[in-house]
Amino acid sequence: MSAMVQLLPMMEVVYNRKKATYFKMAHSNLRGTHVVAVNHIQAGAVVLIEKALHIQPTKNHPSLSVDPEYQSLIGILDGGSTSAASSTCSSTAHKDAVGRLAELNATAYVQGSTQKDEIWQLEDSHRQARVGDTVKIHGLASEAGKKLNEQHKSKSKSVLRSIKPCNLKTLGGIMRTNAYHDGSLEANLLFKELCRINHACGDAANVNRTIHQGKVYVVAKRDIADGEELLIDYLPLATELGRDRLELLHNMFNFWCQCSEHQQLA
Ligand SMILES: C[S@@+](CC[C@H](N)C(=O)[O-])C[C@H]1O[C@@H](n2cnc3c(N)ncnc32)[C@H](O)[C@@H]1O
Repeated sequence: MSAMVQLLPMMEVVYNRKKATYFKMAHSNLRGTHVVAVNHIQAGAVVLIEKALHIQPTKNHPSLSVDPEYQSLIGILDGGSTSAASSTCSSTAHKDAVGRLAELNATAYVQGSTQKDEIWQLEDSHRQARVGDTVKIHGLASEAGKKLNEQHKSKSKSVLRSIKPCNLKTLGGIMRTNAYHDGSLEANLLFKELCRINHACGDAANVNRTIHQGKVYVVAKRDIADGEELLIDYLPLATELGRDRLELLHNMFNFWCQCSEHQQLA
């Protein structure tokens, strides 16, 4: 058991005893939903302990093994095609196959979840709905659309709007944008609050996380001022800054990092 894992029960005791409010959610067009300190936070403070709202095993959902589309996607990922197609073409096919597999898997796993509504609230930076994907649709103004709105009725009486790209979230995209890996469970996890913390590279991140047995423990790396945004490094093990890291983040999460470290390099 790692030294950090041994500390987790102690962190729970401190966190539960303190019951402090460390942060609030905020929203801006530039930052999307994000997390902001509401008091001065001292280095080492346990700012959040949260249980995952969705646990998705890393192995593909068993029901997919009889799905012909799944078989053909696995063929693509195993490099089944030996044709003389250009490498650009095959890498696009590979990327598409990864996306489609993520979609099939997430849909199969989320199907049985009691937390579906909360999962649908999360950001999807991979949104690329395809025929057959499960998507969340709201705010349709046509007669046919109004019936769909009824099925997804929100509690507030929101004004009907025409459909926007952000209405076309997919579960696979939500997983790929937000999931954190839990090695102890061999699973990818979604968290309601952790998933709202934006990314910053290396020293620009001011909180660290440890994920174990379906829970996340978030600790301040340094003092954080009242009103400062909480930032976490999505790739703590990939330490190099620069173009490679930017591309890695883009490939994995589909956003171009705007953190202060990268702005300095630009
Ligand atoms: C896990 S979510 C974080 C919360 C998100 N802002 C929201 O609105 O729910 C990850 C997404 O936030 C945005 N994001 C996070 N960190 C970013 C950064 N450093 N630069 C640009 N976009 C970032 C990207 O759209 C990314 O896909």
